[in-house]
Amino acid sequence: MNAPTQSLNVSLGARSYPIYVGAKLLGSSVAAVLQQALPNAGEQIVIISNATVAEHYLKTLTDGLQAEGVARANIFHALMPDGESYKSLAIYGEIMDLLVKHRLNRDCTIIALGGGVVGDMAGFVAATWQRGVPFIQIPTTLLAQVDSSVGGKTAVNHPGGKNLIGAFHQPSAVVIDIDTLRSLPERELKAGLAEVIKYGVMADSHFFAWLELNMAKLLERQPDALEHAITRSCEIKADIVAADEHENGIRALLNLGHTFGHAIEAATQYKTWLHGEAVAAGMVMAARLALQLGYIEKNHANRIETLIKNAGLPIRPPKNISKQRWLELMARDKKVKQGKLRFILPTGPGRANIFSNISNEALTRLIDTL
Ligand SMILES: NC(=O)c1ccc[n+]([C@@H]2O[C@H](COP(=O)([O-])OP(=O)(O)OC[C@H]3O[C@@H](n4cnc5c(N)ncnc54)[C@H](O)[C@@H]3O)[C@@H](O)[C@H]2O)c1
Ligand SMILES: O=C(O)C(=O)C[C@@H](O)[C@H](O)[C@H](O)COP(=O)(O)O
Ligand SMILES: [Zn+2]
Repeated sequence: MNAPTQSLNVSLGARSYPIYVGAKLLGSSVAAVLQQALPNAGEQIVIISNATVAEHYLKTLTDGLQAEGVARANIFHALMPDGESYKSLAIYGEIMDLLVKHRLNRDCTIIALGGGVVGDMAGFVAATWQRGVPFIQIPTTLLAQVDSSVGGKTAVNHPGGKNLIGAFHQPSAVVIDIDTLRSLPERELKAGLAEVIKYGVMADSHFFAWLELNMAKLLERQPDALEHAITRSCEIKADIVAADEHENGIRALLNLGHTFGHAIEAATQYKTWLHGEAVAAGMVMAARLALQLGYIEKNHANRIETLIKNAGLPIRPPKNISKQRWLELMARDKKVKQGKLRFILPTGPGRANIFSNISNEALTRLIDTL
């Protein structure tokens, strides 16, 4: 049994890990990856997923593991309810109860099979079960394949704010099977494109231009286009994470659009807006703020807005958030330092920077123009 060809690597010294991108990886390949990444793992595996994803892929994954002799392991399934509002402490507690009930040991392995909600939850479970056990990410949404499965940010939400309770805990491997995107609802595909566009805006003007030319192919799910977009996105994220794992500096750039986006998600109780949709509208707000402050030219702000619109994503936030509420919600952002909000704003094609000098007047002027 051979592991598939490794596509990328996240270089973090002893905690470095491979990312595999390709088709038909979900079956026996995962067993090979597991044995290569965790040769000393124990016999217990917990696959955390939800019913929607499980219906499509849980059997293939479980059969693949068993066919390759990982059958010695006891494979447990922990299915969480589907939806952002279940990325909560309550569901985290239920999964922990299950691990206690099945007597999971410290040498168990957790596998996250699903989108970013499952991945963030499974990662947080892995980070905290008996003070930390290894886990493998098998992302099945575009958003999770290009972003949440890489980099080790794990978390659950609090009603007061997004991802407020969490830990940095890197996976031992990431297996991205692009075939899983075939069953992904169109709205979710578009939400994933928001984070793909983010990389073009903040890090790579050539990739941004490629996205302008190839958006229709991505929306049609052409495999070559998807594989390129996923690989380039993971490459950009892997480089940033390797340089600044714990977000003391440039990793904050990956938060482009998120100060506004997380506020939208919290204002709508994590129910009506998808994360990627909120980030899309948040990136347009960041571009307009950058234009208002003279950091970018009108043509660049327009290109960002047009690309987001062409991906079928929202370009304006909901209308019913008062200025006061915007300021309250944004004040909970994890990037706040010494009481000051920090924003990631584009500064030119493929470039962005962190700004901590944005006045409330500038913000309210922005909100007024939406
Ligand atoms: N940790 C990070 O670095 C990071 C980065 C970006 C986003 N996130 C988090 O990720 C979450 C959003 O993730 P998401 O957009 O993947 O949403 P999600 O996990 O809710 O998945 C979206 C929907 O698609 C379904 N689904 C998943 N895979 C499918 C498939 N292959 N076929 C059919 N249906 C499928 C899910 O059941 C769900 O209904 C948010 O909580 C966000 O905060 C984390
Ligand atoms: O990996 C990162 O770093 C990111 O910021 C990626 C974001 O897309 C992601 O939504 C992340 O979960 C946001 O992190 P947070 O620290 O603002 O909660
Ligand atoms: Zn995000």
